[in-house]
Amino acid sequence: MEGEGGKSEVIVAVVTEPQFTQHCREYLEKHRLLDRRHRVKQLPDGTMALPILGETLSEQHLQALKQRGAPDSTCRLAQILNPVPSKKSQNCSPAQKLCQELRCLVEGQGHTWSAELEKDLPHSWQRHGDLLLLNEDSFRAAHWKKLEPGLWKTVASALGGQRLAKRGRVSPGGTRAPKVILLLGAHGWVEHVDNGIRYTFDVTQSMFSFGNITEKLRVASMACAGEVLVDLYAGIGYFTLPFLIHANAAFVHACEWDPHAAAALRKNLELNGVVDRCCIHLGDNRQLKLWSIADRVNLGLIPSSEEGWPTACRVLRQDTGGILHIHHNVESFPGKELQLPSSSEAGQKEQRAARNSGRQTPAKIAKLEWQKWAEAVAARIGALLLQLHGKPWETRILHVQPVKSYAPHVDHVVLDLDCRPFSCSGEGVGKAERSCGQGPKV
Ligand SMILES: C[S@@+](CC[C@H](N)C(=O)[O-])C[C@H]1O[C@@H](n2cnc3c(N)ncnc32)[C@H](O)[C@@H]1O
Repeated sequence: MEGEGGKSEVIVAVVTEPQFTQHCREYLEKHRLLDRRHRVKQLPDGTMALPILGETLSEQHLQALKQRGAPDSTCRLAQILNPVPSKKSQNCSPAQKLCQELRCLVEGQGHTWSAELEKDLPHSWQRHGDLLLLNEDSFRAAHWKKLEPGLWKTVASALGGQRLAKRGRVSPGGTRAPKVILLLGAHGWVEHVDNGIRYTFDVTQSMFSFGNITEKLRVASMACAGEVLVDLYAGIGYFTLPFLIHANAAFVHACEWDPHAAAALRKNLELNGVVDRCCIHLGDNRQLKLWSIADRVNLGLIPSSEEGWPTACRVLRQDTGGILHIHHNVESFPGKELQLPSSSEAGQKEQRAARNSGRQTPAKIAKLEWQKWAEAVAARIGALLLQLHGKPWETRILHVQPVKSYAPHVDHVVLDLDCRPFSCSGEGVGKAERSCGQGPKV
């Protein structure tokens, strides 16, 4: 007989006559030996099987059971194949199931279940196919060490997975490499399909940013046919791939200094059949040896991509210019004094209106901060372009896109900045609006 997933499950039970079932249950409950995850089962010969925790029962418990029952009761141990889950365990959430299973594991090994252990269980996790990625704030108690390696099998199976990994803090360095340890399984490679694109990566080496989905969809909707794009922070290809596959960019130069992310990016380009339209530049993008080739540059690094701005200006086409997509975390604390640059009449008007009406809602304050930040960036990029090319450029805010809020009052936004040398700005601005598909708005 086979259980779910083609596997048979065997548990141990105390078998006794029907009239002694209640007595036996009370004894097992009192000594915390009854396995509540499975139902008491009637065997073909009419005897009753009461599931127990752990793999055996001490001789002492068996004797005590017999002595306290009627003298002619039989109490023996037997193995039960594919036990029926109890109603309680069928109706519970994965987190409750995990708690039940671990309690059984701990008590089955003769230890005491405690509030400290219960508090130390994970409340959320990421599912990557059959691999479950736990947060760093779980399984920190020293006691869990005593239960390894069986512990991880129990956790994975309770949560419906086969491999298990646990996250540490994202290291503050530029690679944003997560410290992820594989607890169960042979490797950390996983696959995701996102908007028709296949992404594979090793969870112990690279991160997958689920929070970027809105921006990935927006990128996918852009019309970039015939364009050359430079992706300065390519990672495993979060934006490189939608630019190539959905936005139809002709060619992408993808910069990435982390070899693990670059290896995943190569696999992803191959998986999606676009490897011949991308060149991976492994190394620090500030040393990139490209000049005046890009119609578009993506700067997908938070909290700030400012260190990449000079490179972005260098790779932008000198003759026609192009568009920069600049990611940034903008802060907008409620008490913050709003001071828009004098160049922004519209912004100042809006700010005055908000002040006068006394309706400076957090959303309004945030929008004004985004505008203020975008204008400062436009001015800074304009100055960089002038310095690099020795002639003035027009920088125009096309759009500021919110991506994700990091409470409190920190928003990941993307600025679409149109940059044209003055000599061709009339023609260039028109192209920008066509290719981005949206007018200048915040
Ligand atoms: C946050 S990930 C980018 C992924 C994607 N843009 C996102 O936001 O989800 C940033 C990537 O940029 C890479 N990176 C950071 N600084 C870099 C630099 N100076 N040169 C090349 N790659 C860099 C990191 O290794 C990392 O893979």
